[in-house]
Amino acid sequence: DPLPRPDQVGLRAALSAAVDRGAPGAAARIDDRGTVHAVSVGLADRRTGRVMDGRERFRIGSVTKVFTAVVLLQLADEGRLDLDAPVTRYLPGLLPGDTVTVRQVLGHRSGLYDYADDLFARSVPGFEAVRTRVFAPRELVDLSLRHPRLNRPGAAYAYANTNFVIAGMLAERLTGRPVAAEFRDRIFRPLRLRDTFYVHPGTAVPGRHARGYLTPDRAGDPLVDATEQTVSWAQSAGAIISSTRDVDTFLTALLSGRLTSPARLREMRRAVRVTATQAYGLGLRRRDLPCGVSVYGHTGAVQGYYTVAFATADGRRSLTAFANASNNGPVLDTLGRTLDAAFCGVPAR
Ligand SMILES: C[C@@H](NC(=O)[C@@H](C)NC(=O)CCCC[C@H](NC(=O)C[NH3+])C(=O)[O-])C(=O)O
Repeated sequence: DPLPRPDQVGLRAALSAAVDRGAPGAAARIDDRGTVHAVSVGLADRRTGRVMDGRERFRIGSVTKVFTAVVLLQLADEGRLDLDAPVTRYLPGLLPGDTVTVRQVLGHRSGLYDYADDLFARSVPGFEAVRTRVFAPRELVDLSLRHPRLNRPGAAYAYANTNFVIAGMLAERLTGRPVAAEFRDRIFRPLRLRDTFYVHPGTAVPGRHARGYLTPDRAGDPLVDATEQTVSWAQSAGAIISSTRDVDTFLTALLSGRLTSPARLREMRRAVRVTATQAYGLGLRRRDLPCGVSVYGHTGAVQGYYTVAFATADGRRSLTAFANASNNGPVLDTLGRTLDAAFCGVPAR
């Protein structure tokens, strides 16, 4: 059954609300079977006063996890990876005496602790301590292993960046190539994602981009320009740079079955409930919207940038929205309202 037309007024209202709550700027792009609706508000750069126009590149944070999951699901399709094998079959010794499977890692059901909780307990000092650091993936896993498991493998959902650092290690071990090469050859090039890069551990955002601003924990402190950072603390869990156009293209291609076999896509979408309206599959979030539409994608939060990127189950309509702010809950909540505008149409007023 056809979706209601996108609510352009509602889309602009959601972005303006994000700016009212402290984001310097925001932008959103809906791709509705080729018909594009794009809105942008506020500033891409506070210093120069450059206004946001929606074509900017920006850091997509955990939307990276969808790309990393696609690489592993393609390896499963190629018969080179068994999703139900223990991680230690491919990475011996990584998780001592552990039965955690690849599928549990991709579904955040490994029970592993999220080291990011330690790194960013204090947002600005935590960021400043890592912004130029380069971590070996193993270092990040070891940070996590300093904590006891949150639960037995498979017992419950517990979000952890640790899982997608391990997923990146699996891709490198199975292919013998850097995960950057796998992203490029399996996804970025085939889909012609010209705004999409994995430059880790480089700190510069290539080409024309929105600057990103980290909101300090103490009200009244100045925003921190967080644009240049290695994002090595997240790497295959959060370091991709892209644009609203490219993320729309990627989600549309993925959900319309162009990147994996139908069987693997079904497994990716088979989501385990997390809350009344949210579920998690393999590297993919499902949001059940109030109007009854379920959408698949991911959110992102890296210093300076929030992203909301979702599409319908068949990929015919996708939405990517971002604000160049982070550590600001009200901004993230209002950015989430772009989903209702994109997929639920004009509310009955
Ligand atoms: C939420 C999103 N996850 C991600 O995008 C991953 C890469 N980010 C995080 O886990 C949060 C890192 C801290 C951000 C920092 N927060 C703090 O420093 C809080 N003390 C900030 O907001 O900039 C997802 O999976 O949906």
